[in-house]
Amino acid sequence: MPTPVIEVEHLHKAYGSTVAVEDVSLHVMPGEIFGVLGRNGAGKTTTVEIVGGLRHADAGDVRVLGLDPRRDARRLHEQVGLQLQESELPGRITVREALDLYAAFYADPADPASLVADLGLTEKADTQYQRLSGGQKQRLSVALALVGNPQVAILDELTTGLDPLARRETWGVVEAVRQRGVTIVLVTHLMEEAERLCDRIALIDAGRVVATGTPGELAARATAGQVLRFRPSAPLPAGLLDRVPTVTSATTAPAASGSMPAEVSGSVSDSRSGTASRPASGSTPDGVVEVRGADNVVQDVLVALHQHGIRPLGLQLEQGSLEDAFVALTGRASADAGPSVTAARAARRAKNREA
Ligand SMILES: Nc1ncnc2c1ncn2[C@@H]1O[C@H](COP(=O)(O)OP(=O)(O)OP(=O)(O)O)[C@@H](O)[C@H]1O
Repeated sequence: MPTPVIEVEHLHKAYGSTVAVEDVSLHVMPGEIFGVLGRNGAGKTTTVEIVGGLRHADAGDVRVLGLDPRRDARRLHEQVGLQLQESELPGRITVREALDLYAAFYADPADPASLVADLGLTEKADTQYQRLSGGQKQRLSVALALVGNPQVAILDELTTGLDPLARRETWGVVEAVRQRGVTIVLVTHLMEEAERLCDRIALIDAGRVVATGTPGELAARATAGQVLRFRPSAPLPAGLLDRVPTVTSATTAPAASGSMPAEVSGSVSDSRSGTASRPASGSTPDGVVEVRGADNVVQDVLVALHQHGIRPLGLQLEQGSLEDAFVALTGRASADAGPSVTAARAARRAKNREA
């Protein structure tokens, strides 16, 4: 197993009587995009500023590339690129001047021209900072974080305030940075961003890590689990789905009512779901069956159907989302439980339908 690039153990930090970070532990592995996800005020920025050597912890251990940010600050700054929230530059400095200025701080900087090209800023190289769009400013701030050829880049709320198009462009930039072999810590409160970009995520709430895992793992921990919908090519034998151990609930609805079966009285014989629902078994070929479950439920249901020569027509699959996980793990909705999440879900559903 490779050595983690960043090791944080039981970090604690208070500002006077405000505890910003109660107890945070996390490990970031080489080459990954690691998300630090949480609502505003959860303690994300304080955590990464301590990792980047900008603040000192009250308690806990931090190692970045084997260095102690407090004792080895100078060496750390050569290896870690920081893009911080709301970093502003003088309005009249041009893109090229800013990069040359930052490059001068390093013994072995990246070539500013190629960085500008990689980040799609070549045409703006001689444009003043004050004349850049929000997305261009963010791309410049990523370029400045990378000009020292760092092994680790910390990107804090990179896309906050950007319109959806600029946000997507910036996501492409983050992926391109990873392609250069840079390990990335991405601080965000946006579920869609974390889901789209991150290999693993630490979900932080009230100064504590409440869960760590891949977006899929976190989503699977949410109660929703996985959902399948299909029209059986023939009536389901009685009790067929109830006997599949990974199924937690199965319902059926007339096809005419759409793909969202109504929950109706009666219950499946398996009480694990705790949900009142009409048994799907015995449904007609016209009905849409909705099955919920965990782990291998998709495979298990398809095998059970196959054994009875039944085909799942119009099969749709839906994973529990990171938003579901956030609510399940913190007991409240995220800050962005709005259109962006809805759009992400719609896109995912559309993708599932195509599959
Ligand atoms: N310099 C400071 N002095 C006093 N309190 C602070 C300071 N910096 C942060 N805090 C407080 O510490 C808590 C955690 O803040 P932090 O910025 O680390 O959270 P965050 O998750 O990054 O939130 P945001 O996304 O809003 O920046 C908040 O209650 C914040 O008000």
